Amino acid sequence: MTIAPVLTIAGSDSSGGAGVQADLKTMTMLGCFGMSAITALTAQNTLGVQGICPVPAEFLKQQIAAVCEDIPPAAVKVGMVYDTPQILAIAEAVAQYQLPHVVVDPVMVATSGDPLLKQQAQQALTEQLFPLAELLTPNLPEAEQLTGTSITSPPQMEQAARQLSETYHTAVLLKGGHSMGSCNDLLYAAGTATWFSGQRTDAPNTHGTGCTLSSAIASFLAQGASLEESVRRGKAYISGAIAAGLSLGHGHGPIAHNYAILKKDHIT
Ligand SMILES: Nc1ncnc2c1ncn2[C@@H]1O[C@H](COP(=O)(O)OP(=O)(O)OP(=O)(O)O)[C@@H](O)[C@H]1O
Ligand SMILES: Cc1ncc(CO)c(N)n1
Repeated sequence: MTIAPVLTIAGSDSSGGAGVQADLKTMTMLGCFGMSAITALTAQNTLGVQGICPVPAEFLKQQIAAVCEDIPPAAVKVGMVYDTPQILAIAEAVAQYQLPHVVVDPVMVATSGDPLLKQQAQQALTEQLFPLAELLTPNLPEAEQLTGTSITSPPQMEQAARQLSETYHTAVLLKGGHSMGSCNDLLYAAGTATWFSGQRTDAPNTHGTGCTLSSAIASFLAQGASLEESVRRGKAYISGAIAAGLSLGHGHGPIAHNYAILKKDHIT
């Protein structure tokens, strides 16, 4: 039997809802074989980030090499990266191993508002990593920071996604989770804008939604789906996982990655 292997390069979330833990759960649920290269340990829960212990860039590179020299991934998701040396190490590895289907989630702050990327590293992220991506998945605050514009309407979302796509020569999925109304996401790829509509679930439990969506898209790309199809199916998965209504912790709780099997008595 074969299962598409997918690599996540991201930070660990001790509370299990975001980061590498969310990525591996998502890849498993969507029929892929998840592998990881960890950029940082975070002491984190649904209330916030209490500590960050970054991995030295050399050791990050060693993890990526160990994976790629043995089980070449069919797609890669990049999430939290901490500093410039890490970003350079990832960019080098993407080139050296010719990694396919690279989805970059430009994680800058956690749902709780805590910063996850060193401020001085933003330039390296945009200059070194963005151009290597097949898809970038910023949320609204990240897109505002990256474009230096305010984004409060669908036409402004289209304008910002186009600007990012043209600047970095990559497709962009601008996520609408931080908007006030519906959770509509915009894909701008090869000069074409496509909307993916989503009903807002009225609950604070959205910890790790961005990590989950980017991993879901990478998983479908690894299985051979087109970019548009991968985004459509990724959006369906994230919407279901949020709507399932898991309630854990005292802050922004996690989502139910395994919602599709929760009601089934499939192992007896
Ligand atoms: N309350 C909600 N109800 C339904 N869908 C949502 C909700 N919040 C976010 N989404 C969807 O979840 C996906 C992730 O978007 P979001 O804007 O939350 O990413 P993010 O801010 O990067 O996530 P993270 O919490 O991991 O930082 C998008 O498809 C978005 O539309
Ligand atoms: C480790 C990690 N990566 C990403 C996010 C963004 O949700 C988070 N909260 N923690």
